[in-house]
Amino acid sequence: MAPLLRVSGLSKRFGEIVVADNVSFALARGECLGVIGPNGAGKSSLLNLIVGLLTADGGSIMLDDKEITALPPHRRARMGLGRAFQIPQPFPHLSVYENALIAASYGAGLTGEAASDWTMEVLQRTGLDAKADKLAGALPLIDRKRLEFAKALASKPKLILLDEIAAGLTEPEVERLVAIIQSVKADHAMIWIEHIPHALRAVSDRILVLDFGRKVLEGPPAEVMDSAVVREIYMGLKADGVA
Ligand SMILES: Nc1ncnc2c1ncn2[C@@H]1O[C@H](COP(=O)(O)OP(=O)(O)OP(=O)(O)O)[C@@H](O)[C@H]1O
Repeated sequence: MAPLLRVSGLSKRFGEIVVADNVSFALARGECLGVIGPNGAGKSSLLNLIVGLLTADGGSIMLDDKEITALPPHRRARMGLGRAFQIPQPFPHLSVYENALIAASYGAGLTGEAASDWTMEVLQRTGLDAKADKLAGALPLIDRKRLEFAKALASKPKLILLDEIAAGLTEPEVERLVAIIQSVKADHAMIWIEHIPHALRAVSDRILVLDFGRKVLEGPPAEVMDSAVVREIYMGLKADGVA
């Protein structure tokens, strides 16, 4: 079966800065690809290229065997791309339920009872059902992160893109978020950028390492995380462990 997402030879530069240097990878349904790399390596740019907030200079992006490389973001979203941002962006004066309902309505195209039923199911899956009536702007950080994930999920995406969604959380909060992400993983392909190695290890099937916009490694999480390449490039350590 063809992969859900196929990125081939993707390239993008801003003047002298190369954010994507001939990047290629594929992703199947039910698979999670973790993406790591030092600050400025091009991780967020890669997500922006996939969702269409940036236009590629070269290469192609295929979703479900359809070329999406030049489509605007709203068309890509309608074709099944959902994104959760590092800094949650809810409508602060609307309730948790209303925020998720908007994603279910405009993202998944649901109406009436189907929209409200699906919204409540998503809030249950993300542990927000007891807070459905709370204003989104009044939530603590962990719940704003959950809501960010719930909004992405409510749009019924084929592929969920997570950009440092666990950043700023305490360790127990990271664990709760990881459990939520794990619980829905089987039904979605995911790309997850994160700086928290054990969170990525817990969910990812493969990890891709970016450095200066180049894919320098891709493989099973344990193998990648323990590799000399990651120690050297990502953590600034030489192979002998000396910084
Ligand atoms: N719109 C833009 N115009 C010019 N330069 C940009 C633009 N977007 C990103 N860059 C630059 O491209 C490089 C890669 O940025 P990007 O945000 O993709 O890196 P990142 O790996 O996500 O980093 P971080 O881990 O710090 O979030 C950085 O040097 C950044 O300053």
